[in-house]
Amino acid sequence: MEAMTFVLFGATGDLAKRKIYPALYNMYLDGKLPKSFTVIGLGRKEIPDAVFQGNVGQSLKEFSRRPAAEGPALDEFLSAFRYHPLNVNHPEDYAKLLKLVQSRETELGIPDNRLFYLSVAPEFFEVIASHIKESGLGSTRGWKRLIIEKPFGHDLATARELNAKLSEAFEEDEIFRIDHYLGKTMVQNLETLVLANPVIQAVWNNRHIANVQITASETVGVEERAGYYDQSGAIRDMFQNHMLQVLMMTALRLPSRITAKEIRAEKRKIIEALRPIAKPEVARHVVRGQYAAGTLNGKPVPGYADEPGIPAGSRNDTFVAARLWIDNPEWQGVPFYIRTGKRMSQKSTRIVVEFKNPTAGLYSSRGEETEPNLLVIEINPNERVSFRFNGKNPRNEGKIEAIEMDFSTEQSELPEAYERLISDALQGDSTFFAHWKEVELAWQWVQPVLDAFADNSVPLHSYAAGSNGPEASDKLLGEDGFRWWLDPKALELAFQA
Ligand SMILES: NC(=O)C1=CN([C@@H]2O[C@H](COP(=O)(O)OP(=O)(O)OC[C@H]3O[C@@H](n4cnc5c(N)ncnc54)[C@H](OP(=O)(O)O)[C@@H]3O)[C@@H](O)[C@H]2O)C=CC1
Ligand SMILES: O=C1O[C@H](COP(=O)(O)O)[C@@H](O)[C@H](O)[C@H]1O
Repeated sequence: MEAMTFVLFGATGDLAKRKIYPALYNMYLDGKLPKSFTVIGLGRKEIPDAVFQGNVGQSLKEFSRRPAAEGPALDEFLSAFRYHPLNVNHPEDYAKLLKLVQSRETELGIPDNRLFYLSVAPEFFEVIASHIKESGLGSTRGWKRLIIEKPFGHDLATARELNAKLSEAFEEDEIFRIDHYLGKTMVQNLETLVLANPVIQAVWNNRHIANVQITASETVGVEERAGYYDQSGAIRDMFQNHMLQVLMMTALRLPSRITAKEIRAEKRKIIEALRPIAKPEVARHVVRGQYAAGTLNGKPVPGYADEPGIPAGSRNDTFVAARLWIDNPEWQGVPFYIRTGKRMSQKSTRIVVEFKNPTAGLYSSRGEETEPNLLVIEINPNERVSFRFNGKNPRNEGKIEAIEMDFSTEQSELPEAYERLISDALQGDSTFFAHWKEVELAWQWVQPVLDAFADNSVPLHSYAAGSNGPEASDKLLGEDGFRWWLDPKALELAFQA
């Protein structure tokens, strides 16, 4: 692994504390960091190195998946951290930063490989990229890379503007756009599950699959992010990025070789084949909702409009469900249903693939019925794959019942999304990062939905906190003769019914 300098903008922020430092520490324990490296944390305050190192140590105690015990290993890890005061808008601060970076490179005798991580508000992305270029920080004989956090733009036009600015300072293959869903174990596993299993490959198409359902339901509400969330809604916060990335990974077709380039090319083909939705059609295919007061885990919770910081009368979406079509030979005619919402009955991210059921009615003379086969890929909080099929239960008079095979892993042993993604970026592997074309095409699909939401041509349905979203979302599937498959427990009940 190549020695490098990790320059972190936003080193005093929430994401650095909760995700980035713990990720670096666990990578260090797993031997996934180079022997020689420096982390230079940036923020506006003056903070002595020793205090900064103490702060990083504290965040590891609170958030690392493995305990950060006092000792030489922790000391050695923390000794790689330096702090430098910098205001993103002050060019002179970048000149001073360059001196610090160079002096650390000389001190450690390492090449000028530099990774710039922008863990700051999106309005700073452009100014930082341009100062990196102008200050000379980006003029390296080694490699330079940029990790950029979400959101990438607010709509199609702003995403294009941002990309154009970043492209003045970094090449596309130097830009690593984080979508933390692409770092999740089961999302990464999708590629292998779908591509490396000939049996699954054989049925992964419109001859055998009736529909695909991708759900990301959350029990949390808007939390302390009112300012950001009320401008974004579920459509920008989850749908345009995470949900469409999961869709691309699910519908992936077998490339000739498994390389970052080939996989990205296949993902791009999927998003290119997404049937565009014109603004007047949005209301037919997209359901928008906002949570009202309700009960979650036995406790009353307020409605969205009564959350602190949310303007009265806000028409922001906290729930979105949509029906999408992929117009290619494999998926033509298979609806993909996506839904995501806050304050729903459970935290669950999963993909349910419902197979066609040509055996329906076969056992009606015995008063029995078969259920469709389901492949359920649980992404979060459980990581599990299960397949349900019909079989006779000898203990129940040989009646047909659902039988389930499943595979799950112990989560605490697994690296977190940020560990995987930072590690990949250090190695220059962009397989699980969002390519500009994917981001642009995702915005292109979503733009008419944003426009229809903005002029209220799509109804805003209310749903009680603690429910499964508005009834209109059930109707969306009902129109096609389907229903949402709920959580694993409900699935079980459905099969026993
Ligand atoms: N927090 C999370 O869970 C998630 C965050 N993200 C994204 O990550 C990014 C960071 O989020 P988060 O950590 O929550 O944000 P915070 O508000 O917690 O932190 C912002 C950071 O930016 C720094 N900063 C602000 N203004 C300036 C300035 N003028 N010059 C230099 N530094 C400045 C702050 O440092 P100081 O005040 O010390 O100057 C602080 O370190 C955002 O893009 C967000 O959308 C994405 C997914 C999840
Ligand atoms: O990016 C985001 O994701 C989280 C949900 O992530 P998960 O890993 O817990 O599924 C969401 O709560 C947040 O609003 C959004 O910004």
